[in-house]
Amino acid sequence: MAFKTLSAKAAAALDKELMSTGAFSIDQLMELAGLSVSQVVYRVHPPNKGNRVLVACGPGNNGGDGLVAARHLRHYGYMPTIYYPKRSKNELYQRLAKQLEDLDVPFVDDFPTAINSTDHIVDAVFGFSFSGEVREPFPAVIRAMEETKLPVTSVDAPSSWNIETGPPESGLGSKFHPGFLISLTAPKPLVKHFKGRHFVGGRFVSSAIAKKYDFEIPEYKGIDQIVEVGSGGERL
Ligand SMILES: NC(=O)C1=CN([C@@H]2O[C@H](COP(=O)(O)OP(=O)(O)OC[C@H]3O[C@@H](n4cnc5c(N)ncnc54)[C@H](O)[C@@H]3O)[C@@H](O)[C@H]2O)[C@H](O)CC1
Ligand SMILES: [K+]
Repeated sequence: MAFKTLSAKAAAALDKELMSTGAFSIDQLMELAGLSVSQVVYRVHPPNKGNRVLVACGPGNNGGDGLVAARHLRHYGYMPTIYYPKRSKNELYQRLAKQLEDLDVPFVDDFPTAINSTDHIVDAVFGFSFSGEVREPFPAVIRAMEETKLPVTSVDAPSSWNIETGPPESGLGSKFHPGFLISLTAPKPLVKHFKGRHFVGGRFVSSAIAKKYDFEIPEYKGIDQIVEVGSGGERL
């Protein structure tokens, strides 16, 4: 049986509700999202398998999740590197970047070069607000992730995939099949096309919210922020 999914529109409405009547702040939601991303990386690629992680961050909140994840990964013993070409002027992102700089985490400008000296990639380029054709400077990033043999963990969505319909039929992104995906709060419809190891991170949602948005809260174990579910959103 498959997990229920959240459309891009429903996911945006849910985020808004969490931050209004739910009384969460964006900082909190992003911290929880980034923390769960870092736990997936630790689960699928522990630091003794190679501790260099390249985190590709886009201009929105998906990129913010990547910045938070990088901070946690640094504290777990990884050596993260950040590619963040479209820095937001928003104070929250500036603080997240400063926290990384204070940990001596390097920021690099050339993604295709950086990919040659890493062990794992975190794709935090686009999440549920992605639409249309990939605009500059991100086509080279999607292409590099599409062509690499290195393991890739995508945050909320494989970047360049349509949130409802999955990978583009042809051209850029059509062959991008990351090995790992973490759906934040609840899986989006694109997970039907995802063939790798799939995790959900959303251990903060009340059962009333899950009921209202018609998704199930998976069974988290111990102190985990994440739970592995089957490919394509199937239960394991
Ligand atoms: N609990 C949660 O579920 C939380 C999820 N979070 C993460 O937030 C993203 C959604 O964030 P949002 O800021 O709405 O958008 P994105 O990051 O997906 O992208 C918007 C960003 O990208 C630009 N853009 C859109 N399309 C294109 C394009 N074709 N080419 C280039 N650039 C594009 C757009 O202009 C914006 O700048 C969600 O998926 C989660 O990862 C939050 O952290 C809160 C909690
Ligand atoms: K992504």
